[in-house]
Amino acid sequence: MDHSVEPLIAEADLKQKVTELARRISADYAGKSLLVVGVLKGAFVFCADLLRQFQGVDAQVDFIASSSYGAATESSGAVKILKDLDTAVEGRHVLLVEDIVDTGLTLRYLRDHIERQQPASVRICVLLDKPSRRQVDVPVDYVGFEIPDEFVVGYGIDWAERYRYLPYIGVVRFKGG
Ligand SMILES: O=P(O)(O)OC[C@H]1O[C@H](OP(=O)(O)OP(=O)(O)O)[C@H](O)[C@@H]1O
Ligand code: HPA
Ligand SMILES: [Mg+2]
Repeated sequence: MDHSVEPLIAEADLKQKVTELARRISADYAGKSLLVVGVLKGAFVFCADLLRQFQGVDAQVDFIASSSYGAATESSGAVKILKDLDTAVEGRHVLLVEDIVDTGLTLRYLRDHIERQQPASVRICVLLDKPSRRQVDVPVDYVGFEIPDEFVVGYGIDWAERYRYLPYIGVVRFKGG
């Protein structure tokens, strides 16, 4: 499909926001032991950058892999867990780290999945929030940027597995019909 990628959020702006989020999270979890759960694949870059800006947090890291978009730009509506956590979450303070909340279906599914295992607390941190497309409500505690109703790529986020490597966030523009 003929398309182009136009810059939306620059690398320097991402870096500044990630540092700001890490400071807030570090202050909120000071003196507590935290289990950070990165949502693969999309959150791998954000999660790695965020963790490296933590200050004085006793954090452990695990990953959960989920998929619902495949090669499409619309959610299939069916969230699948492709890889579950290795860590027991009972009694733990959990921070779910996600690249983007769009329909909300992924985060609601993953949050419910973790809640069922009786953690001490669950909070959610997302880099990007696309509120115009929300189908289900999911409370998000830390948000990087609110973005318009555009299909974005880069900084871990893909379109059909492409463009995850871009250091900035771009918008995919499809040409023709
Ligand atoms: O709020 P939603 O509408 O559910 O969309 C958000 C989810 O969709 C994307 O993941 P995807 O299923 O494409 O898998 P990926 O992370 O491996 O790219 C993105 O990384 C989020 O996890
Ligand atoms: O805008 C998006 N881009 C890529 N993947 C996504 N998954 C949900 N929304 C998006
Ligand atoms: Mg994802």
